[in-house]
Amino acid sequence: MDERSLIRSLVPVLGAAATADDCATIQHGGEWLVLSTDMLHETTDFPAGMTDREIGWMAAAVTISDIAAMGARPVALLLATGLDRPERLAGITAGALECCRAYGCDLAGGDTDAHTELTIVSTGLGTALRPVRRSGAGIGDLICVTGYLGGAQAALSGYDQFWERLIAPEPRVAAGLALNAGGATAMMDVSDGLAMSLHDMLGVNDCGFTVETVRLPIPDGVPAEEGRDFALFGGGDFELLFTVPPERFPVAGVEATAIGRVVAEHGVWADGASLPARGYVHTWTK
Ligand SMILES: Nc1ncnc2c1ncn2[C@@H]1O[C@H](COP(=O)(O)OP(=O)(O)O)[C@@H](O)[C@H]1O
Ligand SMILES: Cc1ncc(C[n+]2csc(CCOP(=O)(O)OP(=O)(O)O)c2C)c(N)n1
Ligand SMILES: [Mg+2]
Ligand SMILES: [Mg+2]
Ligand SMILES: [Mg+2]
Repeated sequence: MDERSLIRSLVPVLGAAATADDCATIQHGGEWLVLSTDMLHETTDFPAGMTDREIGWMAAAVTISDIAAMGARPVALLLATGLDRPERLAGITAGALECCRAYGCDLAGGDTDAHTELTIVSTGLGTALRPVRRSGAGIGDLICVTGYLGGAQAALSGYDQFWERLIAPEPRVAAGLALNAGGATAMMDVSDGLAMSLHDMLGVNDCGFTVETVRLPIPDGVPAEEGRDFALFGGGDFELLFTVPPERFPVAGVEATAIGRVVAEHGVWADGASLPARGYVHTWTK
């Protein structure tokens, strides 16, 4: 069993909207509230060698990234922390606060208890006049990504120069806001890798996605073939994947690369071959 099939089983219970986007969306007055929650565990999410401060930063950053992915402005974060050792709370909180401040977000509360494995749940609230959803891709739109992809996987594979990229994600809040204003038609973050994210987008769009791997922005100094593999299938990069009509690209102030096109046929292709839905997915052996 894997995370994706388990989440799909919720659709008949909760409705498709509950699992369609990086954040839940609630209309409130003249704007929208966006809400996201993310759970991180020491063994699966915090590579050995991270300090508590870095762990706190990462816990805040992954949730702020989901808010950025809606083209929304982060407002407040709650941090619930299950601690294996009480003395870790100060460092974790300092790191989370540093990240919140960097993105204009209030660390407004949380919860604390004891747990065998350090476990952190960060829950964030943001606002947008109109959120950008994962659905909304139009045939003929460009498929684009901000920054570069595969850096976190490069670090996990021994390219130590990408360590910071792995442990200190920088959510693309300013880019998300600019892309919202600049006409992005669909958007999400690529936390689980590009291939998996394109398949997530496929699940909520009638059209399809075709990318050219030579166009992928890969980590500097990594051989091209390996870099493309990291970019397609590696997780832990918190860049934005978006679609936009060609006449609206590039979007002022956003460093992004066009990697492909939205097509009428339903599917995901790389260099003309079907791209598997492979990436960073939580699984259960029983
Ligand atoms: N246990 C759950 N109950 C309800 N919705 C869930 C649950 N787990 C995941 N979701 C929803 O499924 C979608 C996909 O989740 P996820 O892949 O974790 O998103 P992301 O990678 O952006 O954090 C999101 O809209 C999320 O809110
Ligand atoms: C041991 C380890 N492997 C990989 C990563 C990189 N990484 C950070 S978050 C993430 C994927 C996203 O995690 P998930 O819990 O699925 O968050 P979501 O996609 O729901 O936001 C990855 C691969 C890591 N931090 N630690
Ligand atoms: Mg996301
Ligand atoms: Mg998330
Ligand atoms: Mg997840």
